[in-house]
Amino acid sequence: MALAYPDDSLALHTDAYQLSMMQTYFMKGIHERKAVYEMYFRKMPFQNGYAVFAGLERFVNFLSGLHFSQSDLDYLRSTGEFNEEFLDYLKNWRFKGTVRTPHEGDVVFNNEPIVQVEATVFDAQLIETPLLNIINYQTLIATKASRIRSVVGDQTLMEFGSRRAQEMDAALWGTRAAYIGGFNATSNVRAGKLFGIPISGTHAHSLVQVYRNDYEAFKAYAETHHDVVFLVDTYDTLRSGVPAAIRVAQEMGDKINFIGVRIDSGDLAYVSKGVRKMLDEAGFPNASIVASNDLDESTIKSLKFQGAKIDTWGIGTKLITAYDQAALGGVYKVVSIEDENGNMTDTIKISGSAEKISTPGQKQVWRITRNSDGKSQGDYVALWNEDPTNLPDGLYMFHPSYPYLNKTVVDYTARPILQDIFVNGELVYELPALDEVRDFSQHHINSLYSEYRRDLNPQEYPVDLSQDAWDHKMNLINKTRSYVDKISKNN
Ligand SMILES: Nc1ncnc2c1ncn2[C@@H]1O[C@H](COP(=O)(O)OP(=O)(O)OP(=O)(O)O)[C@@H](O)[C@H]1O
Ligand SMILES: O=P(O)(O)OC[C@H]1O[C@H](OP(=O)(O)OP(=O)(O)O)[C@H](O)[C@@H]1O
Ligand SMILES: O=C(O)c1cccnc1
Repeated sequence: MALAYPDDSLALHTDAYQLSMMQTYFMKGIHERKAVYEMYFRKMPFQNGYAVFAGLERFVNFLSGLHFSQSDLDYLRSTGEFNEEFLDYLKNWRFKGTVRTPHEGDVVFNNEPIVQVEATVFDAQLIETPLLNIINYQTLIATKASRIRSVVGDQTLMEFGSRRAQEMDAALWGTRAAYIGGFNATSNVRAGKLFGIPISGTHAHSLVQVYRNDYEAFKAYAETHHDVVFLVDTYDTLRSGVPAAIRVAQEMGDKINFIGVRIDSGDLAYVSKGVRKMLDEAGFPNASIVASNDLDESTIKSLKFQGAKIDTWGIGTKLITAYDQAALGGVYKVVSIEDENGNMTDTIKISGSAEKISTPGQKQVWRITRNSDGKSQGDYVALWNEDPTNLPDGLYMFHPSYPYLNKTVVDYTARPILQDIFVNGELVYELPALDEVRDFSQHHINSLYSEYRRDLNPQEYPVDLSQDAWDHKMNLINKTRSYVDKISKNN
């Protein structure tokens, strides 16, 4: 139990194998070798055309001041797996590496680095698990939220997921990710307190069940609150709930702000049309209709197609659990490692399946935007020493698997996506306010052509390798092949 350890830290929030490898590096004296690791994911979540990068703030909080506490060390000792010299080294350990990421909220794509860690192999190894844990989840939820935002236009989206989230951390940070992705408010009060996200909500069926009567419940609620939304579907939406809501709104008049009603069951298209008619006829054309009940972007789209009269959407389970895709499969791979002579050597992971072959070398991702309309033309993944800005003849971009698909972009801006967050262990990045993150995200989603933004079968956004990065990859594949050929002949 965490409470049993007043000095508990997050340093052990990692897989045991990271510490096992760290002990090997340490005992073999190679723990200070420099390495570059990059995180990327191979498939777009929800088959969306873009993903929304989220989780940076939590990761910064995690890494700032990270250390092994006495109880962490005592626990490691008690496992019998770690020796005293290693534990002694951990005692004063602090992260000394450099971390680069996109700004939180930026759009990111598959097969490009979205986090880069330049550190000792020791430091880089420890943070793999928490880094993937945080970024995979929050990026997934921000992307799901953005998909939902894309089908509702300007309508209000309320996040209702806390009761269904995979435990408390997921509820809290998932809510923040949903806000970045375009939600307007949350029902989670702590998220309101900690992050400044607007909180909002209606009431539950239990209020009506406690009073055993719609009218009495709504009246009591209205007498104790100013802004009111009545939940009208406990017994019978059109015959009992809505008439009771109208009666209370008429009786209370200006004493309350009658915002509207919520429906949470039944055929939401049919019922909402009936509710709208009744509210209009009673003189409440501005009263809103809130809908909830296992909604997601596809049910919302269908409801809109059916002409449902819904103004505000309350969304829980399918957002906060990323119901249709349980995880973003982001991975963290070493791309360059210092050899025994102190030189950096780029590494590759070969696989029979082409998508699993890693791209060697430290890289930067450049977002190429056309100056005439501000639209993104693609991402250009280049080796670290390359600079694709201001090329007089334009930038040649080609598809890494089908090089005959190519173009030369002229009059463009190349924006480096990976920004310094920590440099040699020091935090050098000022985290922006959450609303700035949200606005930044919206701005960059809008800079994508609509072909990449549609929720169904979007066009594949170009993520291209520079010629040098491509040549380097092919060279290493060939070199590795001849090495394997050689040793297999000798066996
Ligand atoms: N007109 C509609 N078109 C498409 N989907 C709808 C429509 N109306 C409701 N839905 C969705 O259909 C599903 C109905 O689920 P379900 O059968 O659990 O609801 P219910 O029985 O009305 O309510 P409860 O949640 O109280 O059981 C929900 O996901 C809801 O959002
Ligand atoms: O449907 P979601 O998108 O997850 O949104 C949250 C749900 O939580 C509440 O339901 P509650 O826990 O009372 O259960 P019920 O309405 O499904 O019976 C609310 O009425 C929503 O239906
Ligand atoms: O405020 C609401 O209406 C609400 C909050 C959480 C879950 N379902 C509904």
